[in-house]
Amino acid sequence: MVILDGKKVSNDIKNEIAAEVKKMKAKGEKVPHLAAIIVGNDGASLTYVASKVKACERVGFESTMIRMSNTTSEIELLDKIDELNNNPDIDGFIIQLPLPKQIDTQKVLMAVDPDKDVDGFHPMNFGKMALDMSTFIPATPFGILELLDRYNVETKGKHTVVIGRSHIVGRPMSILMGRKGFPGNSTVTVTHSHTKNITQITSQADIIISALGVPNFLKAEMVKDDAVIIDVGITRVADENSPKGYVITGDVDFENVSKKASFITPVPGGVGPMTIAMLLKNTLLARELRH
Ligand SMILES: Nc1nc2c(c(=O)[nH]1)N[C@@H](CN(C=O)c1ccc(C(=O)N[C@@H](CCC(=O)O)C(=O)O)cc1)CN2
Repeated sequence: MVILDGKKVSNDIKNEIAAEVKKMKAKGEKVPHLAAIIVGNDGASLTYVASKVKACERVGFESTMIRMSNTTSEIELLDKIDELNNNPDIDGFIIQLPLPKQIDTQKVLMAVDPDKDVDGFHPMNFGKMALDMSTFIPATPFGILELLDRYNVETKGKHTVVIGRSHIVGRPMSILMGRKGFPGNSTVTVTHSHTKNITQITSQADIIISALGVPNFLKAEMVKDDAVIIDVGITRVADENSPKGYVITGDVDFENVSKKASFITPVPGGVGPMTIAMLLKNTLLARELRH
């Protein structure tokens, strides 16, 4: 069994990006600038945005974090997005999800200039992705593709089962795994909360990508021997013995599933760090497309 080490690969990618930025600086070019809007005080979201800012510093990007209160109205957020769309200094920006209830997420994501949409969530970019056109691929699915690529995991002709159909991971992942090329050329089944007899489906899968957010959902008996297991779950489970008061838990019962898997991502240290690295890659692309 091989561990798909997202921490290591994401560090490699950051080093590669830092080398690109060094070249830009040597040529006197402006370095990429990422902005992130965070609305509210959700602890996990604040951690992720702080990691994005830190990653920008590490590779030499400029970054701007914009904090807005939990009671921010949709109009106020749309005004901020308009400001960033029109700010020539910003190459790309993201709105950290989830958003508070009073805000229509889809409406907000549609307001982002597609050329600055480094999350790849705008319908224009999502459509381009589905049509095999060059665009920003959402960071988590992009990170999974990169991990499969760097570890040379065969996907052609394989049966991939995606668990979950979220707009951020499950839906784009199912499209990308079925695309022509590598990684891709896979036969994809998407499962979700209304899927009946899920074990019958997962136990036939060569590759399982679980993005459900239910800790330890995927058990060893649901997986066939030598399957490739990608765990996108990152649930904070209360644990009084841990210094933070919680432990990050994936969708996969790692201890038992890893005994059957050929490749598997750990949690933490698998898909999560890749998400941040691929956001940096998208920001570099945005910078290149704009200049
Ligand atoms: N606008 C966006 N919102 C959200 C996205 C996104 O891609 N764009 N994805 C997730 C959260 N996310 C990035 O934003 C993210 C999640 C997890 C990690 C990560 O590195 N996880 C670590 C554990 C970190 C911890 O201690 O909590 C790991 O798995 O090793 C990075 C980014 C939802 N929102």
